[in-house]
Amino acid sequence: MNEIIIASHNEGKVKEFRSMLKQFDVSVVSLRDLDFHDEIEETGSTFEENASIKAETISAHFHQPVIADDSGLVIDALDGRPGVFSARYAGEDKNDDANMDKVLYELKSVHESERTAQFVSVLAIAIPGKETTIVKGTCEGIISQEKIGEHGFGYDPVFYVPSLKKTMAQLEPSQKNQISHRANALKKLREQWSEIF
Ligand SMILES: O=P(O)(O)OP(=O)(O)OP(=O)(O)OC[C@H]1O[C@@H](n2cnc3c(O)ncnc32)[C@H](O)[C@@H]1O
Ligand SMILES: [Mg+2]
Repeated sequence: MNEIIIASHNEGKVKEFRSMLKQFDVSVVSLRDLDFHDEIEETGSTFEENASIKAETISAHFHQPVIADDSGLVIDALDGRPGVFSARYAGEDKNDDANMDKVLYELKSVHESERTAQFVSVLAIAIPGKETTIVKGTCEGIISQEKIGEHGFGYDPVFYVPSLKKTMAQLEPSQKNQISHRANALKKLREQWSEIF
């Protein structure tokens, strides 16, 4: 069985990958498992660039196959913000509550019909000696008026999924993992899996 490193310091993401990658023939190792705690500077201006930077940095360090995820919330009424700045939208210290408060404040006077948004997940798969592969998954939603729900991480409490009539944070983890941006990206990766490895 192949071993793959998930190049993320976000334990919420790592948990989702561990669960969703069960359907693939791989064993998953996290940066925490490897005792790797250095921040990787996300200097790119796109999800694709940042995912590649994270995957290639870790692959070069450990000489092993790596999946990295660069993701975020793209809000139409905010011209795509917070986008690649989603993790630190309210300041350098990562703080999910402050980030959501900022988004809710900025959308205070925006009517429901204009609160459309997209979660985006771009995965970069870096394997020593091979070209990096990129796949992208999205999930459509509406920014709610308040935070609702206890599951998930990040912006999940303010991301309402119309088809399920719940915020992402009200979904059981197994439900989120069927419809999320990250799940949709992994579906695309699955189609290419045998060519990549
Ligand atoms: O870079 P790594 O170490 O993977 O962890 P991170 O949290 O910094 O991850 P990103 O740089 O990709 O920033 C993405 C941010 O977008 C948000 N986000 C991404 N996926 C999400 C999801 O499934 N649900 C809610 N928020 C999400 C969340 O706030 C993340 O911190
Ligand atoms: Mg990050």
